[in-house]
Amino acid sequence: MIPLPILGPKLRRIRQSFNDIKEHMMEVVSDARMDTGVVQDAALLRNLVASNVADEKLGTNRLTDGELLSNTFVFLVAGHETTSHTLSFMVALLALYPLVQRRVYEEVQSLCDDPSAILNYKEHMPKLVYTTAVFYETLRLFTVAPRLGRVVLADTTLVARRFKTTLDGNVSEVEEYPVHIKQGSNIIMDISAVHMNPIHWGMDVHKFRPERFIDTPSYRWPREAFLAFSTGPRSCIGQRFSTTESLCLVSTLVRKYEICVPLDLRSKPFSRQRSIVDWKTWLTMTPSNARVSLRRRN
Ligand code: HEM
Repeated sequence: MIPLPILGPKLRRIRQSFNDIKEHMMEVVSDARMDTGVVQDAALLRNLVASNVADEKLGTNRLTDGELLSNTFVFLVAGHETTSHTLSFMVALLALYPLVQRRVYEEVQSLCDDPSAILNYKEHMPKLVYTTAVFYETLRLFTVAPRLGRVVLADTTLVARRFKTTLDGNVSEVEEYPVHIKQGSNIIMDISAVHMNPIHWGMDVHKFRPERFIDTPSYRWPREAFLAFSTGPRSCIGQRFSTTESLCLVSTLVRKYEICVPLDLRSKPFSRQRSIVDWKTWLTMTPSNARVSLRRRN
């Protein structure tokens, strides 16, 4: 084995972190096993283990501890990091765009007469149309999983499109052409590119404009071009959950607080303030400088 002195400490830290997570997950699994299968709350992992224990008692297929561990790990990574990063971007965007924030605030306030009443999922969530649009627009611009890999199972021909832009900035001369892909190829789907394609979203694709996710009598937003949760049978099973969780957090936050850019950036031009939505590539698109300050509303 060749020693890699530079990577040494980093690799050790990564290995240590994996072991810590593994230990924590095994604790969750064994705690849940001791709960004799009676599910008292809605905790996802507890439910997963409980139903596995029930399968075990019935003598039907059960997951091994290793499989339970990898499933809990997927839920942790797929569920936690994606949602927390999206929320960081969304809150920072609300600070950068006070008019958008005002509309979110007014929408939330319009839900109940009593401003301190607890919001209710069934009744209020479907009414958060604009807030949902802000969440989707955040995900369009800051797609936490910007590229997805696939192995092609059969020879396929996809229809691609190229276009020109006119002097006044509109899409013109859209031309279709075939792209042949061979079985067994490894492909990368560029989700961010779809989200930034003017054919679907218009020439203002770079603008943060939540209204593009609201249908009107003359406009239906392009569902097929919004792939933040992927699409098809392997798309995100947590889409509804993370949308609900995010709307719940943001609406609770804006009711109590005004979200502002941090003090040190307040007098700076917008181009500098925008640094609060800077990001770096990590396992997912990761905010690198998301900072806001909160001012309590009266
Ligand atoms: C903003 C939040 C989220 C985003 C943007 C997101 C995005 C995605 C995407 C793009 C995929 C497809 C991956 C692929 O095709 O390779 C995926 C899969 C998955 N997501 Fe999410 N996700 C989010 C939240 C969640 C939450 C909260 C959970 C669970 C509680 C979750 C659980 C999963 C699981 C288990 C899969 C794998 C599904 C399968 O392979 O059949 N996700 N997610």
